[in-house]
Amino acid sequence: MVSATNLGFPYVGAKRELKKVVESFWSGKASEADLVSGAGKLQELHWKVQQEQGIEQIPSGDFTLYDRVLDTACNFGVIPQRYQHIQNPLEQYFAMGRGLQKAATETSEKVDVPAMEMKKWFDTNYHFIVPEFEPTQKFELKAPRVLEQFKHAKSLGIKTRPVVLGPVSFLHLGKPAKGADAFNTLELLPKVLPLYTELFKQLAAAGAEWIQVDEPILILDLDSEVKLAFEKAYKTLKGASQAKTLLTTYFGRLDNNIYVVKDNVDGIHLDLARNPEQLEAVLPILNDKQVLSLGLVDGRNIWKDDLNKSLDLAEKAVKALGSERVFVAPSCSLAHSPYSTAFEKKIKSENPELFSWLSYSVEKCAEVSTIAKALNGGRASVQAELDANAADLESRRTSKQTTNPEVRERVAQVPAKDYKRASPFPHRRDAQVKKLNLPLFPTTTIGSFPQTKDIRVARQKHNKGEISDAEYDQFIKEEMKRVVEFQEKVGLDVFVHGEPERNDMVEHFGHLLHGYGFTENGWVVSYGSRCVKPPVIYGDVSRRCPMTIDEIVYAQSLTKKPMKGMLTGPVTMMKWSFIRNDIPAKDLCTQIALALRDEVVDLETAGIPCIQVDEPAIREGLPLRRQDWDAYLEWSVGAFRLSTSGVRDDTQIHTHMCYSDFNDIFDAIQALDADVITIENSKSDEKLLKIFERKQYTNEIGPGLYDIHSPRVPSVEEMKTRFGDMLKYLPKHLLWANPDCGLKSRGWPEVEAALINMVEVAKHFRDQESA
Ligand code: MET
Ligand SMILES: [Zn+2]
Repeated sequence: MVSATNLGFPYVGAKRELKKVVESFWSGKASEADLVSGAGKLQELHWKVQQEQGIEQIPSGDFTLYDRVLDTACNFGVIPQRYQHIQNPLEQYFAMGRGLQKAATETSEKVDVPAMEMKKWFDTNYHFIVPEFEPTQKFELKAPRVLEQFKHAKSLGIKTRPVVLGPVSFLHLGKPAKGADAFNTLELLPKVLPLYTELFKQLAAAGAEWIQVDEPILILDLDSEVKLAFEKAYKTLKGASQAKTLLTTYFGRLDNNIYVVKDNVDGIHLDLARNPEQLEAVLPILNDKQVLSLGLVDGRNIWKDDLNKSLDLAEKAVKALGSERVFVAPSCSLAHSPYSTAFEKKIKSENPELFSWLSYSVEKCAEVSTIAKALNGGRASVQAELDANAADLESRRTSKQTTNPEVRERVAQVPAKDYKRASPFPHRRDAQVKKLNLPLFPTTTIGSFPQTKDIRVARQKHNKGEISDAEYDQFIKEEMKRVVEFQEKVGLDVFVHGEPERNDMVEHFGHLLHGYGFTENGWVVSYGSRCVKPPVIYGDVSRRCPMTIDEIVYAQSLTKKPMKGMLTGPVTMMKWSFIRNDIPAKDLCTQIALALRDEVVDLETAGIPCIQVDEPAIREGLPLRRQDWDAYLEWSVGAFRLSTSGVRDDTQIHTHMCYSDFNDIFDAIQALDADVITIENSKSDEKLLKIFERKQYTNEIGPGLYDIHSPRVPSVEEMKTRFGDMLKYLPKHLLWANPDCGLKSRGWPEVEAALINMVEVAKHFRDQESA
């Protein structure tokens, strides 16, 4: 019989229940016992929900209080030195995840430790805690959470499949501890493997039949050292316990990396939602006992699966392997999809059609189980489900809400010239210099100014209808006025309106575009207890109306200084949303680019001289395999150019990017052909600047002069040093002075102090030039 299985469940809960109990524990409102029992109840509920949906192999060990990679580190005793003095294990765990500050008491000393580093989990918007290893790292198996959870489920009569992060991914995703010399963390493999063996034994002894071993790095380009580590690891782990091992990969294709584990595991899970072609490739490679877990239902989106299509694929696998050797599963852990559409009452009543296309984690479990049933009992045994599914898909395909012929036509007919500014940069620069008359080293900011409590309260009141549109508009105008007056006072050169009307740089525009929807409970974890509710792109995108003109024109009317229009770029609008899967990402991005292009042109027509199109997400959208980079960069850079190329030579196009590490995509950044780019730099000065030794960036550039992520006020001296360093690498007539990102999360006093210092630094270098 084919089994219905699952890889992981959205542990935070339908309405972020886990977040609530964890945060009350942090604030001291809940005790440790409250936390343990709250988390335990939530796990019980999640196991039962999956059972009800027909999942036979339910995961355990996928539930975490903060992060699964951090759990793995703690389970193997990988605690960096600076946290070792914290006695209470739970307090220590959270200190590693989020830092800890505690005043001294009579019995204890003061504690002040920062959090460990976070990194993005592959191409998701989830961030994991990066383990830190000493070259002499000692490992010890400490009450593993996965074992605890397995036993807990078992005590309720639920047999689960424990989930473990595999040894090679664990070591490879980590880094040498702070202060330790550089070394290859994979050298620690021989030391950690005995503990994995021990863990597998304990799990098998507790009754586990299968163990799910996640090795997500197997879908990356791996060098021979890593491949060798895989071979060694899985040879050692083969037969380590009575339990069988299911090696899971997701978010991409395994390709030849399959050979490094090949016969040493009992089963392999593939992400067939992303790469269905993997199936044909893998079937002849499996030996005659191995199980294949088919990742059919997309765990990264919110859409109903095409069950008949999944069945076409799955039937091939069953035919080749026999039903005993096939599992059906979501493509990856469901932790990346929200909990259940049952909590989307608003969409259900306001847009029932859209609602009928949605499937969150609970519904995806049901889809997995329907597929398994059809494989076991024939499609006819679930005909009603299949018919309903086909009808919903058909409604989506033919709906007026998804397809707008005008938009389609426009995308199909974009002339090549629309991807290019009228003149090359040097010409444009001459025109802009003449028009803008800016000093050497112009100063500017990235867009947002502090989002104060007043602003948030006014927005909430407006949303609830407690203040009228007119009152709210007036409030926003006053905020803009305050920001303009502030910039006059501080002496900046290119102004911004401050973005007081925006709650979020993507959501704000989503509301002004056709094709975007908003959920009530479409939560996914971003890191720790922090969750985000990305907008949903379900239909062809076009502007409902001009989006920013009123605010920017008003702000410009208050000053003679140039005002910078402010828009969120096409790639970021896409990357930070749940996107549709019924048209290619490239086409979707082009639609957004065209909508933005109209806005950019309207801003110019309204007399706005500078327009910034932010693309902070362009770097993070880079595909996981190098081979796929060029195709991505071509359409993403193209989309930016399409959105910004409709203007005259003398209109200055700015862009902004954060989350550094641009070295990989330097040529693409140059190819954006923005007149000015401001980039986050303050955390990786050298790395960023070094590249200008090798490569020449030809347009204007403002590497962030200070880090806005901390309330600390940078001194004139330190910014002088930084600016001096930049001057060594970059031509002075191209250099701008600016912070490294928007100021929305900062308070006014520190913003004022920092910007006064920044302007002084620019003036100092100007004076030096004219002396
Ligand atoms: C994450 S990048 C932010 C850019 C935006 N214009 C801001 O200043 O907030
Ligand atoms: Zn930024």
